[in-house]
Amino acid sequence: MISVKNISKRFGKFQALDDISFQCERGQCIALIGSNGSGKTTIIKTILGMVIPDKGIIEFEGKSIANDWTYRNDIGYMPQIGRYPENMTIGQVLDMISDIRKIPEKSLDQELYEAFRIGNLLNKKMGTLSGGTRQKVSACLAFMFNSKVLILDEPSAGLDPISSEILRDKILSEKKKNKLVIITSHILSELDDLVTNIIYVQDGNIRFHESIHALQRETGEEKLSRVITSMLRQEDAKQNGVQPKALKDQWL
Ligand SMILES: Nc1ncnc2c1ncn2[C@@H]1O[C@H](COP(=O)(O)OP(=O)(O)OP(=O)(O)O)[C@@H](O)[C@H]1O
Repeated sequence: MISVKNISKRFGKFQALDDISFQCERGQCIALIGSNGSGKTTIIKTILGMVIPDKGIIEFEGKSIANDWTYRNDIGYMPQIGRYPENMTIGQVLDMISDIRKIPEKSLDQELYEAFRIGNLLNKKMGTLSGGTRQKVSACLAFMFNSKVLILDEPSAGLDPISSEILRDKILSEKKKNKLVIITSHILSELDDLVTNIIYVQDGNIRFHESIHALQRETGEEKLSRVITSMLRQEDAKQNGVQPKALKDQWL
């Protein structure tokens, strides 16, 4: 559904992405994982056309995204930090974006709007919102248009535990509708039972990209945090010419 082919991006002298390639399909929930500054948001922004790569092609349903913005109507995007006109109220922002997307009101997905009780906050100005409330508005907007693809950049950052759980349930139910979900998070426990594939990004490169089942088989671990730690240890051991120990031995 989305093909990223040999994408590179420099910011000045800094190589943010270095010949990245991967493929995403409907029904997958792909976690982009990696340390701060490894390039996850830059990958997301190149898919969204917000960062133009120096090299490489991105295809959406077989068509290059270069010079054709219509594919963006099929993507719901929740940014790491939502930026909105600070003087507008929540109600005005929701109306403005609904008008731009031209989706009739009865076709809008209002589930998160209801669950987060946004209706009680419509007159609040965006500039006065707490970080968590701003995040709830971003979540409503990302899911509201029933898009085929959801791109969620640290979606639960700043949300209280109940709201995080509401959002997680929503992501799960959208995934079951055969949508493609691409998600970044530093809290690996919240990705357990959600993700189908892991892309581990390091210094602008993909260190591994595998299905969660393959990784669990390879490492003998269940939980994502332990799967990732184990994979990195095994890879380091291979690179340093040391035979990797059986996983259980590594933890003893
Ligand atoms: N517009 C820009 N100009 C200059 N450097 C940039 C720009 N955007 C990103 N970078 C740099 O590219 C690198 C990758 O940034 P990116 O935001 O993709 O990392 P990330 O993996 O999403 O990090 P985090 O986990 O902290 O969100 C960082 O070193 C960042 O400073």
